[in-house]
Amino acid sequence: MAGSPEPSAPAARPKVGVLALQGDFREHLAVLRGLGADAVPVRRESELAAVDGLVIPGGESSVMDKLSRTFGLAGPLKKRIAEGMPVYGTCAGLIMLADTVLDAINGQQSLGGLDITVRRNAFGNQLDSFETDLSIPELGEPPVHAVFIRAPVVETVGPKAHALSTLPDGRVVAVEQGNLLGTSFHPEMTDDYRFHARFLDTVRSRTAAAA
Ligand SMILES: NC(=O)CC[C@H](N)C(=O)O
Repeated sequence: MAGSPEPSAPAARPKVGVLALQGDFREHLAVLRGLGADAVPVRRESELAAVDGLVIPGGESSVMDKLSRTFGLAGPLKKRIAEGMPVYGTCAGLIMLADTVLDAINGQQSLGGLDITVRRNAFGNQLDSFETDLSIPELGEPPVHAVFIRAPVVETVGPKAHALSTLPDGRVVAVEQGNLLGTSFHPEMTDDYRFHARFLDTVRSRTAAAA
C-alpha cells in the first residue's frame, strides 16, 4: 500500500504460546525465546487467541486435561487445532494431541488432532525413564538425543499422520501431521532444539502465507 511502511515481516519473530496449566512449560518458554520467538505462557482463552502457534509441554496429561476443561480452554484449543494452528506436543502434550489414548485414567479426554493412538506410560516401571539417540531423517545428522520420562508410545499411526522416528524395536516415538508435531520425548531437556525450530518454521510459513 502506498505510504505504508514495508510489511514488518510478521513471521520473523513468531508469537507463540506454551500451555502453562501444568508441567515443564518454563523450559519450553526458555528454548523458544532462545530461538528468537516471542513466547508467552497460555492459561486463558485471550492468551491463546494472541498466539500463532502453541507448545503443549510434558507433565501429567490427566491433570492437564482436567485443568484445560476447568479453565475453559479445551474447547478453544480444539477449535484452533481444527483451524490449523501449528502445535508441538511433547510427552503429555503428545497425549493431549492424540485422537485416541490408551491407559487413560477414568474420564480422561484428549484434545485430539493427530490421527494416532498413544499408550500412556508405555515403558512400564522398569524403564520409567531412559535416554537414547534417535535417527530422524527429516532432521538430518546428527541423531537426536532423546530423553524419555514415563513416556507414551504411538501404537497406531493413522493415514493422516506419519512417523518421524522409531525406536530400534519399531515403536513410533515422533509423528507429524500437517501443522501438528508430537514427540514422546523431551527435547527441551537437552541442548538440541531442532524440533522446536521445526515447529517455529511451521509457524513462520503459516503466518507468512496468511499475511
Ligand atoms: N513426561 C511426561 O510428560 C509424562 C507423561 C505422563 N506419564 C502422562 O501420562 O501424562
